[in-house]
Amino acid sequence: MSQPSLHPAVDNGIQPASASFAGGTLQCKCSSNPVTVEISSQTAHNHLCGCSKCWKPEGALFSQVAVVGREHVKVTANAEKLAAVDPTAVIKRFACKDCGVHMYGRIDNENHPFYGLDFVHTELSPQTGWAAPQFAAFVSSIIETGTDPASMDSIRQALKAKNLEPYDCLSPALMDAIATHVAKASGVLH
Ligand SMILES: N[C@@H](CCC(=O)N[C@@H](CSCO)C(=O)NCC(=O)O)C(=O)O
Ligand SMILES: [Zn+2]
Ligand SMILES: [Zn+2]
Repeated sequence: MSQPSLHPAVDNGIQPASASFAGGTLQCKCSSNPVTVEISSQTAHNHLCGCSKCWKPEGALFSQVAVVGREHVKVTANAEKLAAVDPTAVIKRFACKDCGVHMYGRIDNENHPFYGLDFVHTELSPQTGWAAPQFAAFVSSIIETGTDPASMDSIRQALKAKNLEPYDCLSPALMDAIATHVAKASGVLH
């Protein structure tokens, strides 16, 4: 049996970032009146995510999601088609009501370690040069949406073969950043 799609942006080779790249336009999948979102910066921490909340293209096991400063995210067309998927989620994901694509995710809690960063799926942009995915997060979570646990070894192998280290939460660098934020907030660390 052929290997299932990890994500279209990695299945046939990962495209490297362009050094001078400074953003582009995300577009939902509606053939008429698409929602567009302008991103006026390169993104950071691009990764595959296996969690059940991030938007995944049809047939893909993982989402591809990156962060960018919220000041660099602007809805430029058909904003009225956007609605929060789950208004109570930590990352409030705004999706097109017609095609279901998530256009950006935003954190309202000012005390959250990632406050100020929006979550975006750069494969929704026709431009090339975006930051490449660097690792795979929440890999075990794909079981929650129906992946056979017996497939996990081969899926982790496939990720490693793409140089995408699999983690079952975020990468060590991001987990350290979260813990540092928590320690500073509680006064344990200065
Ligand atoms: N097993 C759960 C995990 C969901 C989860 O915690 N997702 C992370 C990562 S999303 C981008 O990397 C998260 O931060 N979620 C906060 C939120 O979604 O609001 C599952 O699969 O659902
Ligand atoms: Zn749409
Ligand atoms: Zn996720």
